[in-house]
Amino acid sequence: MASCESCPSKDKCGDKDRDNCMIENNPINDVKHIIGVMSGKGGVGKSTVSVLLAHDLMKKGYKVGILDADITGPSIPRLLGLQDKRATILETGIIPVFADNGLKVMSLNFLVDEENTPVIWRGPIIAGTVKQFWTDVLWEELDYLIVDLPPGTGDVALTVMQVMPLTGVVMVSVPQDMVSMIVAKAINMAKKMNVDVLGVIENMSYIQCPDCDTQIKMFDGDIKTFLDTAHIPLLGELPMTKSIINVASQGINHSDEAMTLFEPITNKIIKELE
Ligand SMILES: Nc1ncnc2c1ncn2[C@@H]1O[C@H](COP(=O)(O)OP(=O)(O)OP(=O)(O)O)[C@@H](O)[C@H]1O
Repeated sequence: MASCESCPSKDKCGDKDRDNCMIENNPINDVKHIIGVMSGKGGVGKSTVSVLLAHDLMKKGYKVGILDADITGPSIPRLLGLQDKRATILETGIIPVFADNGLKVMSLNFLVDEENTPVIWRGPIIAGTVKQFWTDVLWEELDYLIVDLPPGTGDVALTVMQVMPLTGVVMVSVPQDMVSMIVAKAINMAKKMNVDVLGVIENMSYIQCPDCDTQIKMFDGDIKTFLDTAHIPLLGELPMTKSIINVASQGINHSDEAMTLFEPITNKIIKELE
């Protein structure tokens, strides 16, 4: 039976019958906020944003975990330089991998022999694995659990929204994607599933001129009108910059500039959840 006391949805759940609650909440875990990071399509920087957000929250003194729900294309371990680590499986559950700063991380790559072993599974097995990452991993006490979703509005995104008590989702997009139907679809999916959309981060929004203050916009996407119409806040715009690429190539600990660029976005997310 679900443990309602530690469930982040306990205040939203209303008079839902406890016995019929779909959420198998591990009583060992006490997670205050679960934030899904979503994108309409692949390669827009969703995993990079998940890692920047998690690290910035850690820097602010919160207890944070990352659940890599991108089962067939997990990139979180590599972004954190943890690709050689493996999770420990106990009778009582799975101990996540700890980054140097104490960030707790769970990814399928921590359970396979080699990082490049492909996962050739059908949708229901993938969805079941994501569920287990929520129910069987010993997250213990967390202020924030960041869930890096696979791109799009497929099976796994649906499972996460159905079985995990998400506090809200953050949508990542790039400018030319923003005005397209794809992002609107992802936003509409979250709304249909009664999941709050905390806002949109426009990634690769501009390039900063190295010699002046000019921000060079490469695309003409009209974000603000689009978001105003959809009543969704813009959490921030991130430039296309080497310091953010360095998160992937050199690890988060070498990306101070990227962390500085991201901080206002973290602050807005924290405020949204107050
Ligand atoms: N603001 C940025 N400036 C420069 N490069 C970036 C930026 N954001 C992300 N990238 C790069 O873009 C690539 C894709 O990023 P990432 O893996 O985070 O995307 P994703 O949306 O999670 O992809 P996937 O669809 O595989 O889940 C990476 O090489 C990353 O370093």
